Amino acid sequence: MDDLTLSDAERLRYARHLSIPGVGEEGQLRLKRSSVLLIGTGGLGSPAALYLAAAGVGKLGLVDDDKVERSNLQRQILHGESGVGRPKLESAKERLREINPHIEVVCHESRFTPDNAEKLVAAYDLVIDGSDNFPTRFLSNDACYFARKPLVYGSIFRFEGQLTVFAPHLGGPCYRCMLPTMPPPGAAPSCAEAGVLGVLPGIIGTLQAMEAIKLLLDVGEVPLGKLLCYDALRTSFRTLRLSPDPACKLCSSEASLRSIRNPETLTDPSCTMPDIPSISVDELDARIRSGKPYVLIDVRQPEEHAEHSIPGGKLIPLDELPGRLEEIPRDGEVLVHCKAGGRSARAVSLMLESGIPGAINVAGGIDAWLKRSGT
Ligand SMILES: Nc1ncnc2c1ncn2[C@@H]1O[C@H](COP(=O)(O)OP(=O)(O)OP(=O)(O)O)[C@@H](O)[C@H]1O
Ligand SMILES: [Zn+2]
Repeated sequence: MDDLTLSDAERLRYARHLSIPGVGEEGQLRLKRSSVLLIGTGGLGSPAALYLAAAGVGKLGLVDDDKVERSNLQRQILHGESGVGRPKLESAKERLREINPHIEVVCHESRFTPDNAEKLVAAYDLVIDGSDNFPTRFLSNDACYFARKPLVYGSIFRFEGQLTVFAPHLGGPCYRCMLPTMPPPGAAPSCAEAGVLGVLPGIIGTLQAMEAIKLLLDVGEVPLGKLLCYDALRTSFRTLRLSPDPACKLCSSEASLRSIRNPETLTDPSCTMPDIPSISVDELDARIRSGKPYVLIDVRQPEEHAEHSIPGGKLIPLDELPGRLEEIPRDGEVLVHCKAGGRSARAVSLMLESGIPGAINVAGGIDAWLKRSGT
């Protein structure tokens, strides 16, 4: 691909950009030479990727290891009916190619983890975080901080969304200045638990694409030190000030001196999930196969339990748990699972506090169980 010129086809395609002051031919070429890493191709990542592709950002890197579920289609508009059951990145790539064949789409079919974060971030000009969990957000923040790359942050909850850009090297705070310690697992319910109006990630993800394009073109002002809060029910946009935290573990001057010598901050144990006892689905399988009696509690909703369940699992939905603690044995192991590990982590915390010392979380929940058994 020639990065230095626009072909006739590209000139036609981007005609409405070429006439805007601030973009023009120079800006369009700039976009063509640019690259963006998108973490997650779900509710936020879908619209962001679609618009960046259409706008002609030359290289889009997608990182996600998930498969398309039918309940994703209400908002994850990169994927369609034909994608159900297939890897999200497959359907994303097809759709993006259809939107714009002039750009390169690179699929990193894995999770974004401490093992690959630095390498992935290094290969792109900026990062859009479209993930739905705190560990990933802390990690994208740290990796971008060390790489001195802007991070376009978005998050949503039911009818409310938030957006900002973290780029301490350009001024302003980092994510850890806003949220110094990682909330316990399950503190923020996932879309699966809380529900989300499908248009909302469309709005926030599109705003993320806009901020990415402004950063790439170096036009306007990006919201450094400002958290934009969108309330869909009141149709209001409010902006809160976010200041750098002088005690920030990552970006304060004292911490940054430490972290230059210690790039391990990416996996700093003080920044990982608080410890609750947990076992993997492989260990759970071994327990079941051993033939010894075991107690397994499923804290999902009855309709989720009816769809798929793990042998021997007793259903006690999380919202009923406080009133049904008596049903759970006080001695021995009590294995607890949900869909992905969030609700069960909260259930385990509650059980440990309520005198059930053997409560153990099944990490990854039934999603991991089904993946493992290839269902
Ligand atoms: N660390 C990570 N690395 C790569 N992708 C991630 C990471 N964390 C989250 N994601 C992806 O981000 C996307 C978030 O999407 P979204 O919040 O819309 O919901 P979902 O997890 O697909 O669906 P639901 O919550 O309804 O089950 C998912 O595709 C998920 O796989
Ligand atoms: Zn900070």
